[in-house]
Amino acid sequence: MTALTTSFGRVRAVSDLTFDVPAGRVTGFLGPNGAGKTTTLRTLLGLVRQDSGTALIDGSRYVDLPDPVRTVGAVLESTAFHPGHSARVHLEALCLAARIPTRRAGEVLDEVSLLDAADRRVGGFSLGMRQRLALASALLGDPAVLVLDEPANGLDPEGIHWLRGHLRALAADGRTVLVSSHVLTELSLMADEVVVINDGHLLTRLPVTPDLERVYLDAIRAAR
Ligand SMILES: Nc1ncnc2c1ncn2[C@@H]1O[C@H](COP(=O)(O)OP(=O)(O)OP(=O)(O)O)[C@@H](O)[C@H]1O
Repeated sequence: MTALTTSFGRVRAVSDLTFDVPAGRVTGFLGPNGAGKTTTLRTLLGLVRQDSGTALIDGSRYVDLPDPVRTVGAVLESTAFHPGHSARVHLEALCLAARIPTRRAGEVLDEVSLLDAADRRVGGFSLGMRQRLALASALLGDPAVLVLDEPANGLDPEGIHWLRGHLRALAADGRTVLVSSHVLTELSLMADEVVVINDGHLLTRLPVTPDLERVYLDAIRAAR
């Protein structure tokens, strides 16, 4: 994104934000609650309109992508599922809408280790299972870019371990992976480097090293 600014009325949620996300690694997007992470990701995905600046995926605005589902997969915080549908039916419906062969539903369920629960109603899923299903939805089109908003929310330690391995494998395949969180320890497990924002502004970009927490807290305090 370049000089991205997005406001809600008088609240400037994202302010003159410029950063890029390289392929082949997991990039964390870190900042305190309300820093503007979700708004940045929603703007990138064309769900919120910016006041100014650009947010491009593979050189195009999301709305201009010829085949968005096969270009970018997203997990957003408020992903909604029809509670009465099974995981498989949910994914098959997405396949039909995106003209993806429905056999992909089973493949991605396997990929996120949900095959055993494939035919259970999503309404009975735990938060962690919903997160896996959201990730499965994002993977349907086998996209080169993944944008994940707080995907570790609700996962137990084993789930976070699994997610970390999965995201690293996706990045090792050459994909671009951007994953937001306000929990530093989560990102220090999952990401290679983190882009830090505070109050809508880019603060810094940090490699994930053992002293990440200290450097991050120093940066946040210095900005206040
Ligand atoms: N739909 C909206 N209408 C009005 N204000 C909004 C809306 N969405 C976000 N905001 C405001 O924009 C600012 C940034 O919010 P955002 O959700 O992007 O932060 P965040 O970094 O994702 O926070 P969190 O870690 O708590 O999810 C906040 O002040 C928030 O209140």
